[in-house]
Amino acid sequence: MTAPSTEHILAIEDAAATSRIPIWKRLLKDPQAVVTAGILVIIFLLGILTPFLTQHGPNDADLSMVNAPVGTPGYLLGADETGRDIWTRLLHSINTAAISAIIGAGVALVVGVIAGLIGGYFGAVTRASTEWIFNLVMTFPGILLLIILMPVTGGDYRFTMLIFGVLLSPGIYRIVRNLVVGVKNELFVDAARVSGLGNLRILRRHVLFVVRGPIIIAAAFMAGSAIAVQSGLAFLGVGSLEIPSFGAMIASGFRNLYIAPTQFLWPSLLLGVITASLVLLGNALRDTLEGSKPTPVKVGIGQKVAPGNDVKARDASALLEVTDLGIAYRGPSGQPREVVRGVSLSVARGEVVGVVGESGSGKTQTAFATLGVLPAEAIITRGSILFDGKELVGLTDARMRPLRGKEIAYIPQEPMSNLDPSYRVGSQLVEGVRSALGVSKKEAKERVLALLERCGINDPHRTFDSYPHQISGGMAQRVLIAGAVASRPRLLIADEPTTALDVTVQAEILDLLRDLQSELDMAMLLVTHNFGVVADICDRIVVMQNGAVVEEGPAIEIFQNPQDEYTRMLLGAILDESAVRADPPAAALAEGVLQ
Ligand SMILES: Nc1ncnc2c1ncn2[C@@H]1O[C@H](COP(=O)(O)OP(=O)(O)OP(=O)(O)O)[C@@H](O)[C@H]1O
Repeated sequence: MTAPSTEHILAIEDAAATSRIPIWKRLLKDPQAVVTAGILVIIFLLGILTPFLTQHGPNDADLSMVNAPVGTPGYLLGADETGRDIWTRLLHSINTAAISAIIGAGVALVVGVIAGLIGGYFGAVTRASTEWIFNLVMTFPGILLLIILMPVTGGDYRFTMLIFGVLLSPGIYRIVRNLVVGVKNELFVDAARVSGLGNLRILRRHVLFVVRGPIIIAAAFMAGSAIAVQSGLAFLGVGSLEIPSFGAMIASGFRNLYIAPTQFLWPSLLLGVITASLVLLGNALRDTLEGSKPTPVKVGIGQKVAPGNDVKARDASALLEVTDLGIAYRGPSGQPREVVRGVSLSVARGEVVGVVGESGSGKTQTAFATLGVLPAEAIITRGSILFDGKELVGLTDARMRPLRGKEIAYIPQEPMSNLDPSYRVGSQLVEGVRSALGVSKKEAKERVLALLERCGINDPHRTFDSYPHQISGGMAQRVLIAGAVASRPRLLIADEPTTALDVTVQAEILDLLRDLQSELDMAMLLVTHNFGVVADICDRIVVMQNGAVVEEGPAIEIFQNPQDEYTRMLLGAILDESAVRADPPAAALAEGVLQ
């Protein structure tokens, strides 16, 4: 798997650090946001306080006051062509605009966000269906449709805005869907899934959190559009004449433009100030919120089984029994190409098995298939994966979830990328423990603190309250190990758990894994390219090359008497590589293998 560059990680951490400051505090530092939000608050407060600011009704007409000038007693801004108080109608128009904005933007947000989350997060079929529906909605001629639907809405602007909200929703749908497609492949989302969290929880906590910024920005722009469209329709005379609105007032003022030009001025001015403030506030929000979104790193989820895959029942005595596993991806020609070719391996209860092979040999794919987190485009072409006698191939995500994170835990290669930069370390661990064990928040916290201490973290409370960017890579790996073993899993899959760490930390992490493994009597599948690592803790070794197993046997035998040329080559590489481990592999030394 490709590791993100240092710049990339730093950029994510910078963005994450900025996002620690609450949005409102960041907005308070932006004069544009403060001024526009202030103007909007004052205007909408005037609307709310309407009953206290005027003694007239919005449609009260006094024929003796027709076109009364500004400053006429009881008519602060004058009266219109039918003798209605302009100040009163302006105040009521503010409320009409506010209700239009709330309904229009609200409906667009609810429909667009829900559909975007579903369309972006779930598989290709769901995405294609939601895509089709929203493409269809986009083909509707918006304003024309609202006019044509007048008989249906009965001229009620609230119904009109409801339909307008649906017409606006494809914009939100696209924003959310694209963001979700990006973020759902983040390693921390993968890690949340592997720790056993359900889709709804992942969507709510990790995905919605990332997409909230663009949604807030879009909401500001859409509120402006809803107000502008409602006013436009009212200007054209579409809708009830009883409803005071900026559009209707502008139309009336327009007719009297040469007699009383101020009648046109007031509603136009207020409408202009409101829509401009919303747009400028949207811009300020974008400037403030942009950059707090981590850049996606590609790794996926899901599991597809090729039709006709003959899943055979096998010997269930081992805890994990992988038999003749095949995993393929379609190439540019559409033909599936197997990247894992008939892999068989087993892990007994309490046993530690190392899967060794160079990059691209199919180790991670085999591990991901066991965890049920292969990318959606992966196809399991053949074979079986039995865990404690239960077939995992073809299992739905819902049925896999109780196993993942609880019975089968996972430690990743990139500890940092597997922690969500937006949340404190402790809350991420507590979330996983609660989901796996169903314990109370307090109990989960106590457990996590004890585990952090057990995993060699000196000040567990401090680490618990830290954000991922505030801890080191080694500490992050200890944190993930603590999270992984919290549920006392029966199988721990560790994918290159030390590769991203420096040499001394590598040795400490291996020691910790070895201790935890024997304390908890866990079986362990250790994926690595490094024979030095397997020599240290593995009972048995499986050597993989080009998606297939080339050799398998007890660790000592493989070290003493490697049969395959490729195994000999890998072993030769660690004997040359003096920097691989600070201390010599213990198991091998004990047997006098690496002297
Ligand atoms: N989404 C994908 N689409 C197509 N091919 C893929 C995909 N993911 C992995 N592969 C291919 O599968 C093969 C095995 O990958 P895998 O990640 O299992 O290798 P690995 O032995 O774990 O190596 P590494 O340690 O570098 O990840 C590689 O050739 C890789 O290119």
